Amino acid sequence: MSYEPEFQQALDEVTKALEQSTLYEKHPKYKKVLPVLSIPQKVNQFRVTWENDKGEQEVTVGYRVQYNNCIGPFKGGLRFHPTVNLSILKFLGFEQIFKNALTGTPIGGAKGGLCVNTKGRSENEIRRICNAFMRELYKVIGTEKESPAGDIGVSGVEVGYMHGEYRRLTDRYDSGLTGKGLDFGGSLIRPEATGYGVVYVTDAMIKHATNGRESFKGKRVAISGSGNVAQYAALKAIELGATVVSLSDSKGCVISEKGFSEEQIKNVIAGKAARKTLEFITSDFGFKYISGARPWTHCGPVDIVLPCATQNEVSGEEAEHLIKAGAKYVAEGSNMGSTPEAIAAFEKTRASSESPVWFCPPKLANMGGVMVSQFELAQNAQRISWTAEEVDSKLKSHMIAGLELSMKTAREYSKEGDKVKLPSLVVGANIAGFLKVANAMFDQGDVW
Ligand SMILES: NC(=O)C1=CN([C@@H]2O[C@H](COP(=O)(O)OP(=O)(O)OC[C@H]3O[C@@H](n4cnc5c(N)ncnc54)[C@H](O)[C@@H]3O)[C@@H](O)[C@H]2O)C=CC1
Ligand SMILES: O=C(O)CCC(=O)C(=O)O
Repeated sequence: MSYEPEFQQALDEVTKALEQSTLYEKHPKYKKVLPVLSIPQKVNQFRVTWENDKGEQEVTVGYRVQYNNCIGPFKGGLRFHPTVNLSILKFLGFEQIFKNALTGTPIGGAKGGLCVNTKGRSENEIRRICNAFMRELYKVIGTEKESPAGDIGVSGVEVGYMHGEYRRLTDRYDSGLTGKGLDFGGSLIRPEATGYGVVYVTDAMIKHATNGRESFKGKRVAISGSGNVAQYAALKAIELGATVVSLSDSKGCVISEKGFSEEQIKNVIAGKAARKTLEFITSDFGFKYISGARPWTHCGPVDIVLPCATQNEVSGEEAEHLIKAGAKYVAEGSNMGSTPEAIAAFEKTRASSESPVWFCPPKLANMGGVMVSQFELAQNAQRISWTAEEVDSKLKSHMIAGLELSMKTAREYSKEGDKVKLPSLVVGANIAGFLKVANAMFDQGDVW
């Protein structure tokens, strides 16, 4: 097998979390699970070809990694980005298994996507790309089997085109795609869900840390990214009274000492939907734009850090810088946002510091997205629609339940015991997700 660095990093994190706990000592049978679980049940890889606007043929590789369906049908997003390869999709699919288990609902793990740069392409060409991708993908998906959704480069627009092509190819409505438009089966709050969920779990961490004395109100929040997750994390943080001091995209970051207003974030949402750069959208806000930079060493004093762009976007040095800048709560909207060195820097404060950093890994922090996707499937199955308030309140209570479960599991299995003020959420979230899937694998004869 070729070396897959991103996947290896994701596997190493889980391996370490399990090995540094008492799980294997207490229940040696679980040692058998990871070697089986770490290999996807099935990898679909296919050719995707379409005609571009210049009338030329383009061709690339599409994937769907169906990782594990022991607790429910395969579920996870689709990424359209020029960096997409099997290592990236295996890391994302592997993460998705544990995250989906942690939601407390019956969904298995999967991820897919297309190695393509969609920047600068017309809407017509993007529709042709989505149609071409679905002409292969439709063979392996469907509500009872496998349920895709969006991720980087795949918003409600692309989901709509793909669902339409599935319907035209099959005469059926059961693509299983979530993140659909509200007129054809989408759920209220799905676009907001991941960003809101990140803020809800962070708010719950703040309340734990301060015995309910503090909340988002008055806190300074550094956010990276300016896509779906970043946008709604920013809006919710502002609604709760915080100051959002940064956003970014792959070209650079924007820093605002006095904070973005709600209206400015709404302009970012509209600008990104029109596929413009953050620099262009924010050019008349009067804020500082730093080309080619991430926000972490430029954002000034902060209380809360929410990486919401892409993997490995916080280095060890940046994490140290953020800790010195006052960061007390870190929650990852992006999958594997922190490098192993950054996680180590945040985690080591739990043992040594009077005021440790609460580090919430993505399996827990960003599970609100797939959670509400699952709510979308539940509503579709009953042919009903829940109100925004209903979805939002279920989302919030599941995020809090995920945090409580992760804390309880960390206390139960951590070797640190009561020596630390704060249990490791990395250990807790990984073990809680792992146990549910591992038990299902034993019960169904996938491991014996
Ligand atoms: N959309 C969802 O429901 C969920 C998304 N996530 C994760 O959240 C992160 C963001 O996803 P979305 O907001 O949905 O995607 P998006 O496509 O809406 O936005 C992605 C953002 O990241 C930035 N970005 C991409 N590559 C970058 C790079 N190399 N350096 C700096 N910035 C870069 C883009 O400019 C954009 O602002 C990803 O890690 C994704 O896997 C996790 C759970 C659910
Ligand atoms: O909504 C979904 O099904 C998947 C969301 C996703 O891709 C993720 O949680 O990383």
